[in-house]
Amino acid sequence: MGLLINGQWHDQWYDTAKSGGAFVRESAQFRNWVTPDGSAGPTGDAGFAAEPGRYHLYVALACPWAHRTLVFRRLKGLEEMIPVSIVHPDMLENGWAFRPDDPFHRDHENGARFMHEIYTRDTPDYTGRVTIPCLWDTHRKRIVSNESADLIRMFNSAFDGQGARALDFHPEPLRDEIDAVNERVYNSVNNGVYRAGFATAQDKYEQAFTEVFDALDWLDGLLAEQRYLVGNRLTEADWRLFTTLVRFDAVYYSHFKCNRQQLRDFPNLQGYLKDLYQIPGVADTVNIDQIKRHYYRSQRTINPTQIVPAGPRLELERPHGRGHLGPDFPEACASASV
Ligand SMILES: N[C@@H](CCC(=O)N[C@@H](CS)C(=O)NCC(=O)O)C(=O)O
Repeated sequence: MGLLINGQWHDQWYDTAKSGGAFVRESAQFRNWVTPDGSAGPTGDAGFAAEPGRYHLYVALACPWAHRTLVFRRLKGLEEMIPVSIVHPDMLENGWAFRPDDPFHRDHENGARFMHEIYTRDTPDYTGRVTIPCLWDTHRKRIVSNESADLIRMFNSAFDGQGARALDFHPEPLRDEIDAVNERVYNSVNNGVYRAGFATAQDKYEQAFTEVFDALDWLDGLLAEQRYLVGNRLTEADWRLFTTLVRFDAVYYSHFKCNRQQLRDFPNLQGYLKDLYQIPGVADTVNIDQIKRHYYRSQRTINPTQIVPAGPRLELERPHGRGHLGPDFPEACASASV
């Protein structure tokens, strides 16, 4: 675990001293967009046109932010167009790393040993954290983006003219509502569990803990009446929540001390999680062994023994019982069906 300072790698844990023991996530620095014609997107430079085989996606199977991009890549049928390299789940003194002798954890594009080499290849004097997901442009030898919220929007539509599947997880009429749900889910749930887990002061932890469970209570109530979060369509808001929920009982409940109750004890959230998990292709993006291994072995300030717990039983394949609440996949997210 560490960061680059002027292009040099430094092995150090998050500095929470300057924020009174609170974990404050850094903003992503690469914010360019792949667009159908290469014009500039909402932020960053122009010149990243959607072309099959041009972009390479770096991910960890453990990471909830990278997981979003894998779900979109899978459901939109982009697997052939956007190849991936998967870092090893142990993120230790060199940060995210590849294992060149292991085909599953090799950098298939640049042959790098460490993820920080990709960052300095783009920006030799880069200062900041080295995070995944990260989309690499093989033509211009540059990082397009290391922000998952932007990447899933690119994957949702930029490749539609190249044969991506006609599903729309960000339909125009629902965008404001999606943004509003995303904002609360990001602060209180996606990042909320990290704020609880990485806090180094009791009050900061308790504040995050309260926000996590207040938000889960709100979501559980919402999902009593509707199958999905926004407009009863399956949208990016659902996928952004899903990747945190699927890690909750195995990691956040125990390792991050979010232990008021397990997710399986919420009447509606657990069925909702199973419903999303059972959409064809989604379970293939979930690797619980890598998820557990990453958190419990890499975050040694939280778990110094590095013992990875053997449980719990998740049983995500069990019936979800939510079919009566709204449309099934893929009708629930078909393009232009709002
Ligand atoms: N804003 C980023 C956050 C990505 C992120 O924090 N990824 C974690 C893995 S779960 C990471 O790479 N952390 C390494 C570090 O912070 O040094 C996104 O959503 O894409």
